[in-house]
Amino acid sequence: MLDLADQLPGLIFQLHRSADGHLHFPLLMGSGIQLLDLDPQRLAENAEPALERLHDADYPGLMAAIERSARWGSPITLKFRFRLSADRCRWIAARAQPQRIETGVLWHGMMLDISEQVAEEERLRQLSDSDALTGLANRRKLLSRLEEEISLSNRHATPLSLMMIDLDHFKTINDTWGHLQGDATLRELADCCNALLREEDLLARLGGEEFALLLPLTSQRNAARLAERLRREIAEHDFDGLGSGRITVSIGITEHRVGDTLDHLIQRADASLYRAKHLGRNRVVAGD
Ligand SMILES: Nc1nc2c(ncn2[C@@H]2O[C@H](COP(=O)(O)OP(=O)(O)OP(=O)(O)O)[C@@H](O)[C@H]2O)c(=O)[nH]1
Repeated sequence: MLDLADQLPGLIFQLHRSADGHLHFPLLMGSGIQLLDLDPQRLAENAEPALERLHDADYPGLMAAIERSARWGSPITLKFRFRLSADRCRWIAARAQPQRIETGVLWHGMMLDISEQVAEEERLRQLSDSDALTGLANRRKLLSRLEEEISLSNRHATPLSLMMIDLDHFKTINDTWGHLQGDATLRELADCCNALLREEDLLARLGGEEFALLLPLTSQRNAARLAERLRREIAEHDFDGLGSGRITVSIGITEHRVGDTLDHLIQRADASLYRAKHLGRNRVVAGD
C-alpha cells in the first residue's frame, strides 16, 4: 500500500489549517514529491516553503480557494503553476475535500502534473487563433478581441481605434513575381508593421492581402499618426530586394463611438479603406 502511494503519478496529501491560520501537510505521498523537489518532513510542519514556490499570478487564487473551501465546506478544484526554478514551472491540477475537525480544517486531496496537457491546449489554441502564413492573429481571434475591447470601451468610454490595411495592387505583385514572392511579401509586411506596434495592439490577417489593426486606448488622431508612419515605412521598405516604393498600402481608420457594435466599427473602417483606395491608394483615410 505504501509502495503504491510512492509510485503514484502525482501526489496525495492532507493539508491542515489550524484555527490561527497555520498551514502544514501532515501527509504527502507520491512520485510528485521528487518531481517538484519537495521536502515532506519540512512541509509536515509548515506549508510555507511549498506556497512560496507558487507562481506569483496563481498565489492569490489558491489562497482564496482555501479560504472559500474552509468557510463553506466546498471542495477545492483548481490549477496553478509551481516553480521548479526561476524560469521553469509545472502546471498542477489540485482537488481536495475539506473536513472540519477539532483543530481546524483538514483537506484530503490529490495533485496531478498537467503541464503536457496545458502545453497541448495552448498549442491548439494558438493554431486556431493564428494565420498559418504570417503567424499573425486570424479573423476569428480579431473578432473575439474586438468584442472584448468594444465592451470595455462601451462601459468605460475609453478610446479604441480600428485600422484596415490593404496592400495595393497585390494582384500585379503575384502576377509579376509569382505567388511565392507574394507570400513572402505578406510575411514581411506583417513583420514591418509589428515592429512599430505596442504589446496591447493586435495585428491580424483577415485573409488575402487584407490586415486589421486593433488599437486599444488609442484615439483616431493617434491612430492616424501611427497609420501614416506605417504607410511611409512600408512604402520606403525594400521588400526582399524588389526595391523600395514597390509595395504600398492603403489604410482606413475609424474610432469607436459609445454604443457601437462590432459591425458598426468594421463597416466604418472598411468605408474609410474604400475611400483610401478610391482616392488613389498609398494613403490613409480616417473617420467620416
Ligand atoms: N501570394 C498570395 N496572394 C494572395 C493570397 N491571398 C490572396 N492573394 C492574392 O491577392 C490578390 C488580391 O487582388 P485584388 O483583390 O484584385 O486586389 P489588389 O490587386 O491588391 O488591388 P487593390 O486592393 O484594389 O489595390 C489576388 O491576386 C489574390 O490571388 C495569399 O495568401 N498569398
